[in-house]
Amino acid sequence: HPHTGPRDASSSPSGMEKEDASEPDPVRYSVSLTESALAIQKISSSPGRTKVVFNLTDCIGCRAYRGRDSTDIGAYFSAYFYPFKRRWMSSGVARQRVEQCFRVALVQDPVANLQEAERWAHAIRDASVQQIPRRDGVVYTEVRRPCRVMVLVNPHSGRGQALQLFTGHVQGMLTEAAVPYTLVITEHQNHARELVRKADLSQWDALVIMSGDGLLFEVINGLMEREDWEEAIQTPLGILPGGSGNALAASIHNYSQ
Ligand SMILES: Nc1ncnc2c1ncn2[C@@H]1O[C@H](COP(=O)(O)OP(=O)(O)OP(=O)(O)O)[C@@H](O)[C@H]1O
Repeated sequence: HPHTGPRDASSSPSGMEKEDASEPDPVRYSVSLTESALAIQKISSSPGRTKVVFNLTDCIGCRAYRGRDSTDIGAYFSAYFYPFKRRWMSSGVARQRVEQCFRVALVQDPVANLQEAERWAHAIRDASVQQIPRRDGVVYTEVRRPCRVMVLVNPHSGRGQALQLFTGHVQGMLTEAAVPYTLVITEHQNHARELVRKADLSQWDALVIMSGDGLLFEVINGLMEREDWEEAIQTPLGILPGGSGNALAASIHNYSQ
């Protein structure tokens, strides 16, 4: 069982999806899940460094699914990682998306294979949410899971690119992380302020602002104008740089490095 520790090739070889499942001899990998990592090792007779280890601190989610081809008895699970990687033509590092997809075909029964894939997805998700990196001197509040998020986007900020940035970069991540969200596109100045002032905050575990400093300023003012402001201002806020200057997002990012 994935909860109990590493698995080996003899108990559960999982072929990667990128290998053609219809091929007579697909490449097989042994996959092990520990408390902190997912290790993938090619099962091959030739010795060498074939092991790849993904840290669960970098994992945002994992999901199981059936293949598109109805004759395929295998099931699949995909884990989504964002490890730090060197940037192309740059000396710095940045988080970059890596999807690891596995095909599970332990038995001929597609339902049993899907159940197995779901167990893996569940175990990887569970282990990943335990991996909150801690730093001394910083007070952390854990966000409940599943976390219901209101995302506020100012479509005019950042020379009108905030919404495109959201659909191009953020939406997919939220889906992969299985975070249910409601998207609010602001229609006028003070829209977010009024919305937040009147909102039933028990509906939301976090408010995420995708804009420049201006929209965050509105949200904070909206929270502080409430009668229950002392509690309201405790609402976890996220800031995604969507504006032109993004001074606050940049400085928070800088200090959290
Ligand atoms: N739909 C909208 N139409 C017009 N103004 C809006 C709308 N939504 C929000 N605003 C206002 O636009 C102002 C500027 O937004 P914001 O600071 O988020 O973006 P920016 O100016 O592009 O970014 P930066 O502050 O990084 O330069 C905010 O004060 C906000 O109140």
